Amino acid sequence: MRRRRQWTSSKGTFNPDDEQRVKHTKIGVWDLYEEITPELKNVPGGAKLEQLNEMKQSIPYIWRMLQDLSGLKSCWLALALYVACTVVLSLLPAVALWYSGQMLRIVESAVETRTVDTTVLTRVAVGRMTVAVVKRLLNHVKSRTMTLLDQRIKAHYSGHIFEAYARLDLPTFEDPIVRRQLEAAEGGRSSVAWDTVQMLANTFSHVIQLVSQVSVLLSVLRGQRDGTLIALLSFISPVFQWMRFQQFVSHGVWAATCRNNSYMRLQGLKRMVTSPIHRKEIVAGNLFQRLLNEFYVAQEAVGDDGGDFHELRRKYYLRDRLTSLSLLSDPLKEIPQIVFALRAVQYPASIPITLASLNLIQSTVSSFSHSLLQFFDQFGSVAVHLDSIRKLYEIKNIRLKVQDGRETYPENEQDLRSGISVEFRRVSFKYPGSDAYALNDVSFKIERGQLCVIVGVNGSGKSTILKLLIRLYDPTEGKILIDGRDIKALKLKDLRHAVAVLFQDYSHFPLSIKENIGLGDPYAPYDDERIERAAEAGGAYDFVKKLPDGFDEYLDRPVSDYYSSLPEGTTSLFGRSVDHSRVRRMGNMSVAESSQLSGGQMQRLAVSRTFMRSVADDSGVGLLLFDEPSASLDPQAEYDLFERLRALRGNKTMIFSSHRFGSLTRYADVILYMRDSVMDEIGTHESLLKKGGGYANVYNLQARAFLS
Ligand SMILES: Nc1ncnc2c1ncn2[C@@H]1O[C@H](COP(=O)(O)OP(=O)(O)OP(=O)(O)O)[C@@H](O)[C@H]1O
Repeated sequence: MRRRRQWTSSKGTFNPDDEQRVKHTKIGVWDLYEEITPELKNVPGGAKLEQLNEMKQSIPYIWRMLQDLSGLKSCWLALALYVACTVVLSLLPAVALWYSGQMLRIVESAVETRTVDTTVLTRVAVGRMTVAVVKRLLNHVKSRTMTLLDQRIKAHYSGHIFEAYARLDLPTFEDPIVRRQLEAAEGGRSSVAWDTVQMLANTFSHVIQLVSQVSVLLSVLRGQRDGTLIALLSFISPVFQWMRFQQFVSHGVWAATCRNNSYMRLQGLKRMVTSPIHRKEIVAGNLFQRLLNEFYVAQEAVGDDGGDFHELRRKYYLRDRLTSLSLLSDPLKEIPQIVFALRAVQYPASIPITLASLNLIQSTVSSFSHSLLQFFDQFGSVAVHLDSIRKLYEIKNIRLKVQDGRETYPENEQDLRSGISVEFRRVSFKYPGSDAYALNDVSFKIERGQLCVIVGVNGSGKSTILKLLIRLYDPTEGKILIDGRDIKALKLKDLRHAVAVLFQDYSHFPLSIKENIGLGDPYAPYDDERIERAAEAGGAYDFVKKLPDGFDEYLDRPVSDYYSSLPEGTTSLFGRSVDHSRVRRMGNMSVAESSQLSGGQMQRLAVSRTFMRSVADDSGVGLLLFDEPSASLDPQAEYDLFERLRALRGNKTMIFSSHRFGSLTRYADVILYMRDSVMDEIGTHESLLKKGGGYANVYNLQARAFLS
């Protein structure tokens, strides 16, 4: 049965199957579902009103942005300079126009009187030249301040976006709506805030340009027959053009999904060949030709419908429609000149004076129309930018799904030395977006200082128990108690400080090995000596020392090197072979971009990170959680690890999740045997063997396989 999808946003939940409230549009391979507001349908221009209302709501964010920017180092000065240059530059076209008018008047009177007033001519010529020089100088200052502002603003907001990402808990981070919101606030390559500052300055400059040009236009048309009529006619064309190409602004609640199989395969195939993680299988499996064929078949099937959703949606709304309005808009540009000519025929007496001014009127009107069109365009993008700035600020207020507790834990640090007690009371849990129980009515208790091993087949819920214990997620039903207190009441920071965890699907940070281990204790500055002790305890010390950069080695370099685009092995113009090894040697650059460590070595590093706090004397850790810590280790390494763990453990509570029976379960105070999301059996190794149930069965199976 197909799962029903529905979307939740701050404006509520809406379901694409509810046809009353949702409009469905097919845009290429995408299905767009837009929530309809029935009330708006009855209000003429309702959609525009809603857009204006959204703009109004965004204005406080713009004010906040300007306040933030003026607080940045030297930013207010650069900002003031930038605005001043923009304002003066916007006045220059009007000044230039005025000089053009003066120049024409001189020519006009020269034609009439056959004499030229050289003083006036020189003054006007120098004036025009000065305007050109001033324009160049102002543009120079503006571009320098722009570079500075761009850098500072980008740096400021990259910190803002970093914080917004870093603070998210797991279910909030996994929410696709939150992810898209964050991506939109990042704004791709450009910075949303800097773009908005430029847009505001440009809008301001356009207003000044328009006002100044209107004054020049009025002064030119004063005394001119039909001047006002011609001026009004010149407005028509830009207004029509603006109506045709209004900036498209998305508003309201909507969601889009792709159900086109060919497009999904096409994207999957592209990702397969570009990502380094699949290369081994592609080469070893001889997949090249097969993938290529599949790619062309999928591409053929997708045809012209494929593409990025935002791009396709923009094109869909802005597509050029041949309407009567569009047919009219271009000829409308010619109207002022035609009217002028017709009126000249009607009043021939006015021709000698006005012919000289015609050129001026034409250039003034055309420059004015251009400014007007730009202003309208700018105004459309104001809505887009206001919307983006609101998103940019709201990302820091995204509501976290795992709510923080209020109680300090523990009341006495000394208590942790004897471990933490853990109790699950009828706990059930479903992962967000899943209908199936990952844990179903699970109850157990682990006393302080006990060693507990959770065993069970794949997918039985072992890792889920550990995730709930560190509050990556909260139970759907039931209660978890830590030292007898509700886990939700404890401050998250305190809880996570008291628990050290190693996940089964651990990851390595794209930082140096030193930081990868050191971040196991975020409350202590990097302590080289402790990092080395943690590496020894995790069994990583020896191989790390042998790496070219030792503990400073990057596992996965986050910044790539760049190379010229000349193809390696070819020859350049003068016959010199293209070989990057010379420049690479000089730059001491490595060929590989990531360290090639084995799976077991990677696991040892992850274990070392978990030990970072445990090796400290005042660790503040009372509970250690290990999810399959030895899955990639050889038998000797596994044995060594468990020995070290026993030595480090002291009296702390320790919980392991494991598929392997025997090596650990023998020492366990409690064994939880999980099957199909429920806890099937609980007891010690001996008691469970005596019981002869599921645990005993699997243990005997493994023992038999080992002996035979
Ligand atoms: N992020 C997730 N979203 C949805 N379902 C999940 C997620 N993680 C796990 N599950 C499901 O929850 C159930 C329990 O998974 P869990 O990882 O706890 O099993 P496990 O016993 O640790 O398995 P394994 O031995 O393979 O590690 C499984 O059915 C799994 O498909």
